[in-house]
Amino acid sequence: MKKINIVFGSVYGSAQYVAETLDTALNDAGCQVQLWQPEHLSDFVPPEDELLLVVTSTTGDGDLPDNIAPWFIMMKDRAPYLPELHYAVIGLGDSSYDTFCGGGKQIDALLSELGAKRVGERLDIDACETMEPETEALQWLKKWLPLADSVSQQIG
Ligand SMILES: Cc1cc2nc3c(=O)[nH]c(=O)nc-3n(C[C@H](O)[C@H](O)[C@H](O)COP(=O)(O)O)c2cc1C
Repeated sequence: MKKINIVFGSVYGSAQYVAETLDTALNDAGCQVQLWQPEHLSDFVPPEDELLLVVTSTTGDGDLPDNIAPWFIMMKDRAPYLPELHYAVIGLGDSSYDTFCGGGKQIDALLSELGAKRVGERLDIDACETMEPETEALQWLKKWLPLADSVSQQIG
């Protein structure tokens, strides 16, 4: 399995907790994982021979949290085309907003514009439906890991 870089954006800590929970679960599964703190992301262009997992909540009106927004802008302005990059996105939001999980959707759209390939479906976690987003994320991870494993073998 290729190394997995986890990037998160969070206002109140839920998305951060989901990212930390996935980091632990992936480590326990024997994967090589790096959980990036938002303050270390300024020059981070995800390597194409590694996997990228982004976990982000949504704030304002469909906006990205302040701690991940600079990375999004850097990627939009400066990242090269990344056709070999494989990624996944978990969005946290609240379906009472019209802009449900807008932050995760923005990341997904940007990575797709950069030519990167999503592995599996995006997970949109609704705070109206669950108080334990990490439980949904762990269920999603069970389905995602075999997909990520098979992609890892293809990217050599
Ligand atoms: C001020 C504010 C604005 C929000 N705006 C949105 C939004 O536009 N779309 C959405 O899906 N959720 C929105 N949410 C819900 C949060 O994304 C959700 O509660 C999430 O679980 C928070 O995760 P965090 O603790 O990692 O920030 C908003 C929450 C707050 C407090």
